[in-house]
Amino acid sequence: MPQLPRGGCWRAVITRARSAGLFAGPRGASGGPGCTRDAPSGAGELRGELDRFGGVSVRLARLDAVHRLDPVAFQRALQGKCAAAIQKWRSEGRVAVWLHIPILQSRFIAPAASLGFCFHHAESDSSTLTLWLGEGPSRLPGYATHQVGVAGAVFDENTRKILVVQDRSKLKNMWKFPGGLSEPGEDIGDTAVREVFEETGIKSEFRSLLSIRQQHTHPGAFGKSDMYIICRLKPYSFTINFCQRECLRCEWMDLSDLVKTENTTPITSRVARLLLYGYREGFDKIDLTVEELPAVYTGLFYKIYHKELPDSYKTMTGMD
Ligand SMILES: NC(=O)C1=CN([C@@H]2O[C@H](COP(=O)(O)OP(=O)(O)OC[C@H]3O[C@@H](n4cnc5c(N)ncnc54)[C@H](O)[C@@H]3O)[C@@H](O)[C@H]2O)C=CC1
Ligand SMILES: [Mg+2]
Repeated sequence: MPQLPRGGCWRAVITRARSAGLFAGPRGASGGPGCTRDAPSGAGELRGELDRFGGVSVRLARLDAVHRLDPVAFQRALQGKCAAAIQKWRSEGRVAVWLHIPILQSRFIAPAASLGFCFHHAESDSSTLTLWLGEGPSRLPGYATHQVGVAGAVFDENTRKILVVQDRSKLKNMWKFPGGLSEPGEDIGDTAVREVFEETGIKSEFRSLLSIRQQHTHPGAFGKSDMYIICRLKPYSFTINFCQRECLRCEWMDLSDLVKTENTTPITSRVARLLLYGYREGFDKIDLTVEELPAVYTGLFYKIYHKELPDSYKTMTGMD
C-alpha cells in the first residue's frame, strides 16, 4: 500500500507539529473516489492518500489539532526542506500534490503558494491547491469550466401556443423561454421543469432536448463558458402566475407569432422554427430523447440523450 515518503518537508512540518499534538497514533485516512486508503503510516508522518494517477492528497482537516499549528513554523518547515521532499516525491513517480485546506485554516494558503502551489478550486468551506511534480506542464484536469443554463420551450400542441417571458433584469425586453441555472446534481429536464414553474407558475413535464448552445467568456458565467440547453416540455397546467421579481411579462404566444417576431433573441427564434418544423413533420425529427443507463465503473446511473434508436438496433448483437 503506498505511503507518503519519509523525510522531506512534510516530515519537518510534522516534527514541529507533533509537539502541538497534531499527529497522534496511526489512523487510516478515508479516500474519495479513486483514492486508496493510506496504510497506518506511523507516528510523525502526515497521513495522505495516493490516487490512481500517482498524485498525493494531503487533507489538513484530518489533522487532529490543525487549529493549533503555527503558520510561521509551517512556512519555515515547508520552505526549508521542501525542495528535497519534492525531489524525492518526483523520483518516486508522484505526479502531483493536492492540498485540501478548510476555510478556517486558510492561513496555510500563502505559505503553500510560496512553494509553487496554485489554486485548483474552492468550495464554500474549503480550498484545494495543487503542485504539479510530473514532467512538463501540468496535466491535471481543471475544475468546473462551464455553467449550465436550461430553458423550457413549453409547447401546447392543442392550441399551438408557446410559453414565453421577458426577463426583468435585461436591458432589452425580448421574448425568450423561461429557464435558469442548473443546480449541482440536478438533471437537465428537472431544471427545465423547476425553472418554468418558478418563473411562470406553469406545471409541465420533460419531453426532449432540442438544442445546445456553447458560448465562451460569458459575462453571466463569471467569464467562464456557458452551456444553454433548451428542452421541449409539455404543459399540464395553463394559468400563468409569473414571478414578478424575475419576469416583466409572461404569456402564451402563437408559435407562428414567435417565429415571425423580431422582438426575440436569435436562439429563441431558431428554436421556435425548430419546434414549428417538429410540429408539422413529427417531433421525432427534432427530439433528442433521454434514457438512463448504468455507468460501468462507478455503479451509478447516468442520463443519455440522442435521437430515437429503433429497438432492433438497441438489442442487435452483430453487424449484418
Ligand atoms: N439567449 C437567450 O434567450 C437567453 C439565454 N440565457 C441563458 O440562460 C441561462 C441563465 O438563465 P437566467 O434566467 O439568467 O438564470 P436564472 O433564472 O437562474 O436567474 C439568475 C438570477 O440571478 C441573478 N443574478 C445573476 N447574476 C447576478 C449577480 N452577479 N449578482 C446578483 N444576482 C445575479 C439574476 O438577476 C437572476 O435573478 C444561461 O445559460 C444563459 O446563457 C439567459 C437569457 C437569455
Ligand atoms: Mg431565468
